[in-house]
Amino acid sequence: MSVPGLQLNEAPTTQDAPREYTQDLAAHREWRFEVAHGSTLEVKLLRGSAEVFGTELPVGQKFTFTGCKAAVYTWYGCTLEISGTPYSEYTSEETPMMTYSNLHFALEKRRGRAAEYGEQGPRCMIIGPHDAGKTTLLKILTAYAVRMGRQPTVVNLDPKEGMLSLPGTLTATSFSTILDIEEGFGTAPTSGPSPVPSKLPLVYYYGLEDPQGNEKLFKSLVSRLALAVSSRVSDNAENKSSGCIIDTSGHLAQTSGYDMIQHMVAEFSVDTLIVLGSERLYSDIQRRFEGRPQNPVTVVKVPKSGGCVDRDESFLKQSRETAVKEYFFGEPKRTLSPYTLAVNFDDMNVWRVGQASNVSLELLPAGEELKQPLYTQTEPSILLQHSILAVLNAESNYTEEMMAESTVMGFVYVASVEEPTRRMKILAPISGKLPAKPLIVSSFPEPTFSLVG
Ligand SMILES: Nc1ncnc2c1ncn2[C@@H]1O[C@H](COP(=O)(O)OP(=O)(O)OP(=O)(O)O)[C@@H](O)[C@H]1O
Repeated sequence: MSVPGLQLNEAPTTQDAPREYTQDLAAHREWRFEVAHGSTLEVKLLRGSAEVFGTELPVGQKFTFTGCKAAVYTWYGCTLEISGTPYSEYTSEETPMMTYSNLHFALEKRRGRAAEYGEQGPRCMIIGPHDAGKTTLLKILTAYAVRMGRQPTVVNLDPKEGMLSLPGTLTATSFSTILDIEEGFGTAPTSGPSPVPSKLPLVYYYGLEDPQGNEKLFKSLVSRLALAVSSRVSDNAENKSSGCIIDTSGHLAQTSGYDMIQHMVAEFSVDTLIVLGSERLYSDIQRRFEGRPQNPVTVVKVPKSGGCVDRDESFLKQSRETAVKEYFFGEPKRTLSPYTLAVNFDDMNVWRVGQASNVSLELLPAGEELKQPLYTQTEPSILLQHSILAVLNAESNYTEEMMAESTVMGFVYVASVEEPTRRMKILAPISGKLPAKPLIVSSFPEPTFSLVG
């Protein structure tokens, strides 16, 4: 029996011993599996055709999965060779893949027209509650667009999971090459050499899980990212006609964050809102956005896949730790060696992302607003131990507003702090002196011990 809340971090309980078997899948079937962190599952396509969230599996090549929940879908039937210890696995006959592919072809038609007339392609944004399958749908739509030779811009506005970067970041990336079946999206140049060409994301650091945790900062980063995307799009005809696909946070759907959704729609000039897995949200969104005389938005409802799995906090925490570890040390196929630097407190300019104050709004005098800073300057201290610091690309004499518009150069990890000597040891992906740039610390991703000892 599995222990509630601990599921995937526990040793696998359903199949303890590794197994090896072949699995025949009839057309339009999906084989779904879960693999715990620390366990592995190898999948090889022997015959037929199959895909993992839109990306085709080549015949005869082995793929290794760990700490994930995913599915292999086949349009025409296939045989898979499976070996390892899945936490759970089953085959499903009911999938929303037909709806998803119809959605793809509708977008593709618009991309074709946009390419012909030199216009802007579809700009769609996916919204829905947590674990409704938003990121999965985004992967499928991106993979299908890339298979048609398009170069969509993929934007991640969900800080809960990083896309080609650490959790807590917002990114935009032009996808022109296939997604990585094992890694999800693929790898960034910082991950080292990879058989799948790496992608170059534009990264901004937010540092909180909830977009409403520091609304002012989140909105500023969204506006900045939208500006970067439009300037990229205006320089590249392929990017322009391919349009963009935007992932959002489940928090917004669950807390009726319509003001934030409105901001994202306006900044990215979204013309298609895809609502996943919530009738109520669909009806609310339809009421607010459809039929507006200016900038009309089409609202589309798509069903949630029965394969979507709720991920508990301990699973997500472990995924975040893995992401941080891989950023500095790589993974078994591509190991990296970070550098240890000794840094003086006086050479550091540390800022903390402003968190919502504990003061309740009702306790404030009438007419007064709760002032939440974008950042607050922080003295380096033992409190930074085991934290991740984002190194911002800000010019000298920066202001808080300038920091909220700066991209991330990279991340460093505080391995140890010696307060008496006012020095700390940090891990950095490259050698050399720590640049004299603002260093941002926050609570997400949380400090982790997994990199030391
Ligand atoms: N058809 C499927 N079969 C198996 N697993 C699936 C399937 N669809 C989605 N999943 C898994 O379900 C989990 C939740 O899906 P996903 O991350 O796409 O949801 P989300 O809406 O983006 O969540 P959040 O808003 O919390 O980030 C993921 O681990 C994903 O891999």
